[in-house]
Amino acid sequence: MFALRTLAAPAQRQCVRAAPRATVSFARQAQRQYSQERVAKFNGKKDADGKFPVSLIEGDGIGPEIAVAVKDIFAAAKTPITWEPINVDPILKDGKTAIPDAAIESIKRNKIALKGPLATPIGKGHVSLNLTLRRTFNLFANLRPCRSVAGFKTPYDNVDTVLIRENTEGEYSGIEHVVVDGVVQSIKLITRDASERVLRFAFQHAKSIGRTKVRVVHKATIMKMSDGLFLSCAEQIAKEFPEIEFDAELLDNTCLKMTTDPLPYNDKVLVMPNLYGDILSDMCAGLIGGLGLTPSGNIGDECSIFEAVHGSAPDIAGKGLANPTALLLSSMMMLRHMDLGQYADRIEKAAFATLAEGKALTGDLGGKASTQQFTEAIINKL
Ligand SMILES: NC(=O)C1=CN([C@@H]2O[C@H](COP(=O)(O)OP(=O)(O)OC[C@H]3O[C@@H](n4cnc5c(N)ncnc54)[C@H](O)[C@@H]3O)[C@@H](O)[C@H]2O)C=CC1
Ligand SMILES: O=C(O)CCC(=O)C(=O)O
Ligand SMILES: [Mg+2]
Repeated sequence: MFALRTLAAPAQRQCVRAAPRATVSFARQAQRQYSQERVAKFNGKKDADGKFPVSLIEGDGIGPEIAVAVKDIFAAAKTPITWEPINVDPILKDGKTAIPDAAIESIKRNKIALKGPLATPIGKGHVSLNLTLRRTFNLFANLRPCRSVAGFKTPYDNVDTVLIRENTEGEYSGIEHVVVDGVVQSIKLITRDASERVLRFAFQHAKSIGRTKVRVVHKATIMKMSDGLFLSCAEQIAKEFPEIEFDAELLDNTCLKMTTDPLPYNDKVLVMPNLYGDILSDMCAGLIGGLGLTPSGNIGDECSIFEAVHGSAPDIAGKGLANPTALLLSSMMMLRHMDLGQYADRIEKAAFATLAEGKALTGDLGGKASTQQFTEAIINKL
């Protein structure tokens, strides 16, 4: 068993509130966030009470605080799911970091999980549990949509990016070793199989949400073989989708362009190797008001795990300051994945209305409300 679950964190972002914008179509927003026409199908079974059991990892730091917010909102909306809390404290199996068997069985049985953030020790200690979960269940695509929140003013209005990150290998393969003292090597593993799988998912997802363009973000100029393979796989897969326009862009240029003017990315699905997607998704969150707002889904063929883009936020943990929106929107992606879109629409409408009204915002959005007050405001609008 490993110790450690807390780390220092950078300062919170600050944003300015603006007057609420015109009413937006919540159904349209929802549809664009994660299509009903799911690429990976959910085939979980209802329990004796007619509810779907969902494995729940509350996580570290702010995890339990935002998890309780989601649970309260789901209970108020009478969402037909039963939470099955699981413990993912790392164990060692054959010398490697692993998830306890009971947790693996729960997720395999339910085919679905909602996960709070899990902290990772820096430099030494166990392998990231987040990465371990993704690899354990072969959750090959990490879908990270990022959309401006109506009424919350940031430098750019109407940001609506969709980013898909390869989720099982690349720079995060965890293959590192000392060559000689003072020299270490970290191997970026790119395989045709994993690349084709996530690229095909990206094209299918673009089709299902009505986007006409897929763009690969890469650095095949430098990593000629690894990113080169990812890019050449993309060129091949693109031929299977002649109705979708395909192109490619160098990662550094993407960062420049997205922070200069993100709107040209609104008609595209971006797909990229693991590390680039990790960084770009935090950057996108910064465009719309911070990590408190951005959801994600780790999608696999057998099961899927939904979680916020953010981490355990140790700087605000235990203070009732966390914004639960990111985890809530992740749970909306989860409900749509489970074909429970009618519940997602209702909850999401209440959440967006609360954000647009601006009376009960958490500190990251310039408000003074606690996590619980924000949660109650959403429940009152259900
Ligand atoms: N998928 C996961 O579970 C992830 C886990 N992590 C882990 O989280 C730990 C902390 O990482 P950091 O670099 O500090 O990133 P972080 O995402 O936890 O926090 C970055 C900044 O955003 C703020 N923030 C994040 N979520 C927020 C929320 N819901 N409401 C309001 N403010 C929020 C934090 O207060 C902090 O200032 C690390 O151990 C890292 O390994 C990091 C990213 C993802
Ligand atoms: O596993 C971790 O510690 C960080 C993972 C991460 O940053 C992410 O999934 O976005
Ligand atoms: Mg990250």
